[in-house]
Amino acid sequence: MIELRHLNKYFLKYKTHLIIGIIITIVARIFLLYTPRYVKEIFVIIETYFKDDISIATVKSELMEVILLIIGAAIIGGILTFFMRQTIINVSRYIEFDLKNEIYEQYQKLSLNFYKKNRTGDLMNRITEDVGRVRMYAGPAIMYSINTIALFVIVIIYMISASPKLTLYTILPLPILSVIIYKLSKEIHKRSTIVQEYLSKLSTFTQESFSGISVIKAYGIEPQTSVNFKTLAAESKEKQIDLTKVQAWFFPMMILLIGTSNLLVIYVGGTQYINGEIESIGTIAEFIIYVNMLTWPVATVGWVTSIVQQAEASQKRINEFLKIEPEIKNNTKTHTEITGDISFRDVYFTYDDTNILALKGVSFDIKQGETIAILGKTGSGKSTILDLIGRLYDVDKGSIVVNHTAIDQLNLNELRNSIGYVPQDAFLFSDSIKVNIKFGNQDATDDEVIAAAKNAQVHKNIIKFNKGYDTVLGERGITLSGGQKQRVSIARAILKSPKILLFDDCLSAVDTETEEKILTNLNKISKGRTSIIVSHRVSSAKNADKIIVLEDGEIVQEGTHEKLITIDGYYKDLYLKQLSENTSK
Ligand SMILES: Nc1ncnc2c1ncn2[C@@H]1O[C@H](COP(=O)(O)OP(=O)(O)OP(=O)(O)O)[C@@H](O)[C@H]1O
Repeated sequence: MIELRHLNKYFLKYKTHLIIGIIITIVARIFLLYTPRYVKEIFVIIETYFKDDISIATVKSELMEVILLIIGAAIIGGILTFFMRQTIINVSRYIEFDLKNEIYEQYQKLSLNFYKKNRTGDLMNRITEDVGRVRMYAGPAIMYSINTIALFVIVIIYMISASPKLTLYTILPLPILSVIIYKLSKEIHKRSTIVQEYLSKLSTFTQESFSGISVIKAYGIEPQTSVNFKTLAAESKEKQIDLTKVQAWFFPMMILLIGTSNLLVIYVGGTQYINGEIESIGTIAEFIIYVNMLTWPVATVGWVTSIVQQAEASQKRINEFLKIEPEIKNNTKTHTEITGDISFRDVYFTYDDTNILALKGVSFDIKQGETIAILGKTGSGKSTILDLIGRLYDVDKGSIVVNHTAIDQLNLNELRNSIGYVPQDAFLFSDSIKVNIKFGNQDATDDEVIAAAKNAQVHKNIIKFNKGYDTVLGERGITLSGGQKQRVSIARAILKSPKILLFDDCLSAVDTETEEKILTNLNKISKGRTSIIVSHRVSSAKNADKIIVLEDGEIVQEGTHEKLITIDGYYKDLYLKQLSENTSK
């Protein structure tokens, strides 16, 4: 239960609801427990009639009175049970909501490294299945425990006052029932975990085959994919059948034990009645109802134990994530000025997971309003420079200074808000094109969205779709071409109107003519803003104020286009190669 202590703060938050819930539970039990006593009353009235002590009219009126009382107690008990669920189960839903938000907020704070170390499936499971299991503890487990305790205490008092001996025989099989249910619940949980694993394997498999459907079709491997699916589905079916076998034992076991208790009550109660130890046959009827009332709560003891164990394991997994300190922390909460002066001073950076030294002593300066282009072979460290400017990682050695302040001393939110980043793989959400463009500036007007799209040279494409800017993208909607995606992503960054624009090879899927137009527009838009363009094309770099060439994490060339085409090296070679490609077209 150590891990579940994390929930105490929530129980405290909802203590009023919980206390009301507990009181209602106890009162509801008291009302429901009137029924067996009134049933006994009915027997007593009839027995008295047969002894000829009272008239039929009196019997009728007394029976009517008892029946009305039974109905009244059942109605009140039923209404209170409804409110019991409404209070306690609702509290568990509130806690589930709070816990999901707490985990999600933590996810948002954690750095990229965390996402590299943990699989998406795991992250999703913590916030869905694990929270679901914890909710079972915060709601049903607590409700059934209070219910069982309240019922037990009240019933046992009633039973002992009616017949201590009969009480003993009645409750004898109940602990056995509880242990059996506990064992069954554990086994059910074990097998259902396996079933869940197979279900997630199946969904990952199908999801991947749908996402990669064009590759599957192009290679003609549909038959093989179907065979793989069938094998996996067959294994999943076996596991489901294994689970059903154990589940099938649940109710027969309950019925067997209830039956045994009932027989014991009838036998022992009957013997006591014959021996005159109990005064009315009604006591046997009363006890039979008690047995049936107690069976389910006692069965839940085993079930609740298993729920608590599962919740403890789930909360442990959740706590592991909640305890992780974000590697990148916001060290300054106050306002820090960011205009766009950036300096790299002898920066070294290694990726933790691969141990790759991606940057080795990189130094350069960019003044506010300047445009620099970074070129270099694949894997030379270009994207890493952009990631470091956005402080997605902290440097190992050296420093990055923005507006004369070390980057880690800037207000992190302000830093990221002043950056418009266009990644290498444009990511668009399954929503309308308009919402995707407005991602960085929710308050933008439709005219501003259109202006941004025009500058990114994608407006003409968008208006050709039936629904224009309201066209839905992604799984539910249409798929954009690689170049269109890149341009929507550029429009998103333009609309944000940031101090710093970072373009990571984002014109690679665009033809050179469109590239030229976009660059001319960017030139106008980026007046007064700092822009960094990562590219493999000289055409994207040639107008920059400064060009940096990286090789294996080091700057090997630096200067303007005019200067670099006169010096032997990577840039000149690339220039000549791309020039000859263009002339031969
Ligand atoms: N997230 C990461 N985790 C681990 N290693 C990485 C990561 N990103 C990049 N690397 C490694 O760091 C080095 C530099 O990568 P980077 O992405 O900065 O190169 P790049 O010049 O942008 O390449 P490209 O032109 O192909 O985009 C490469 O060797 C790469 O394998």
